[in-house]
Amino acid sequence: MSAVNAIRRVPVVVVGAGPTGVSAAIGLAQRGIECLVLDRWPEVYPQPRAVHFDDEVFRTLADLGVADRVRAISRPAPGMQLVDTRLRILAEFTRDRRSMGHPQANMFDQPDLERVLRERLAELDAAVFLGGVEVVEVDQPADGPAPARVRFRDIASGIESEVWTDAVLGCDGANSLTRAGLGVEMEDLGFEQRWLVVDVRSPEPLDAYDGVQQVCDHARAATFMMVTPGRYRWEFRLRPGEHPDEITDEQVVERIRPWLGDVDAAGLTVVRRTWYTFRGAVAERWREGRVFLLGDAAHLTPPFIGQGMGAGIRDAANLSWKLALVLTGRADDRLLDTYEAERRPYTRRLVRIAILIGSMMTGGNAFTIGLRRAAMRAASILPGAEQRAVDLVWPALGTGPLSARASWAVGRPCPQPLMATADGPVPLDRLLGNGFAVVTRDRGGVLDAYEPGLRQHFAALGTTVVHLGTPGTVDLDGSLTHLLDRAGADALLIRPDRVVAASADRTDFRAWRRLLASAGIRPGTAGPHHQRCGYQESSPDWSAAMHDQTGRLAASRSTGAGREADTANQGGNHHE
Ligand SMILES: O=C(O)CCc1cccc(O)c1
Repeated sequence: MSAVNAIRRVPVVVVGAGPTGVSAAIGLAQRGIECLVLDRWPEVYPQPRAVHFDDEVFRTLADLGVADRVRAISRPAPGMQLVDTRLRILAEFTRDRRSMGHPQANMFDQPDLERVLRERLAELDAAVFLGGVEVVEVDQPADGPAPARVRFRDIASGIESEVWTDAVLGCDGANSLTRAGLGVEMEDLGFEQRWLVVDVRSPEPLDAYDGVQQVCDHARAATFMMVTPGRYRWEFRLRPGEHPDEITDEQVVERIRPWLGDVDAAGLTVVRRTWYTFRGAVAERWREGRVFLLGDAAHLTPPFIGQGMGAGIRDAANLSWKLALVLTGRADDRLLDTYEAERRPYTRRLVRIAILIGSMMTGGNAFTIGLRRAAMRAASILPGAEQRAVDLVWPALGTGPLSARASWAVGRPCPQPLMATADGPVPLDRLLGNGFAVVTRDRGGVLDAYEPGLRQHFAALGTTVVHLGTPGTVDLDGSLTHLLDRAGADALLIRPDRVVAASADRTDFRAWRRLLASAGIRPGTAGPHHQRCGYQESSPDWSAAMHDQTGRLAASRSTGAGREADTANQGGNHHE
């Protein structure tokens, strides 16, 4: 048994520094919550993996302070086409809405995004990243100095350390040790297919669709997409009995030839060739006490709607503000119950949508091809039909006190229009700030008139009030006004993660106070929104201590511990 290095305490330990873990850590650190982020690898894993995020995820990234940096490494995509084997369009989903204030579909290379997120993390004093360590145990002893304990080992030296913490975020991927430690099983949603994935660089641009194409064919379903200029990805379903290693490079070239046009295959470079088992599964539980599961530790989705990485970033956005309120004494643990209650049903539905698209692509037989084509064609004749169908099936958050389905808007993200202000057009989020917000179309006074204590109550939570229609505060595309009309409401309560928590007409503002109370939020106890949460008394300078330790561990790493050949198995579904 190795020596235990030191006992320290830190408000939050994040296990895993992929996009989910680092997003959660940034969300916490920006709110002044100190956190320690642990990962096996000191550097970002360099191979391509996720390639798409949507507008809601972009908005979250903007809230994490990286909008410009993300814009620089990504490109908007025009949409997704379902095509037949001759690449004839069966149905098309255009992605040209900007209701969240950002492009609806965005393509990128995962290592670029991870570098942007790590760089942002390093700017925040409240967060410390420790790479080259392996978490060996997460537990919650009843009699410890804090709710949870994390034991981890420096991979190079074998030295073990332990840290006590108020919360552990298990963002440690499909093979999550955190999940295994909790004894949580995955609910299998009934999808398992093996796919070959090939990432290619081409010096010459291909004359092909620059969104995502899904080839619907029971015999050989495929996906094609331009990732970033000069970078392309193909995915091919493997047939039963077909082994990916037996597929030669020449056969790969034959499969991608329909997209090459005049481009000479000899000029292409294969950046990565791997294979995955695509699965759909959701963890049975996402929280045990103060240990939470996020990202691939909590859910696995086939990639057919490009929501895998985004689902983890959504988890991080959902949990970080709640944890910050609890750890600064402004809410009790009931608020933490809402994480799984909201996110699990949402994600389960999302995985089912991905499975449905996958089944449409790969299902059927020689006799039903015509049927599929006819059904998809019929759907695409109706203008906007695909988008309407998506709006219809796309989930809202699972029901809880801050997502109780009183109107369509509740449990869904508030749109982000440009607002006409005295200083010119400004995105809504800049007016909303980073805490709770109330958007009302009353010209002021309605909160005071109907519940004198209410404004004070929200002020204590650091709530911003935006009065629509007052000179200088107009939603330029009318989307907020439309949402209020649709909800039959005068005001919307917006959560820090931009989700509509409640809508109200003039008579039921008082209900908001009850909603907040039932979510465990304690009004009046609030300090400033960015109150810091650390443990200066019990551990005078834990952060400096960890930084010291980081330096020492980094030094020992540089004495020869190398990266193993296959480091990419973070999604658990992939094989090389
Ligand atoms: O929904 C979209 O517009 C893109 C969906 C997508 C993205 C990436 C991979 C994939 O198979 C689908």
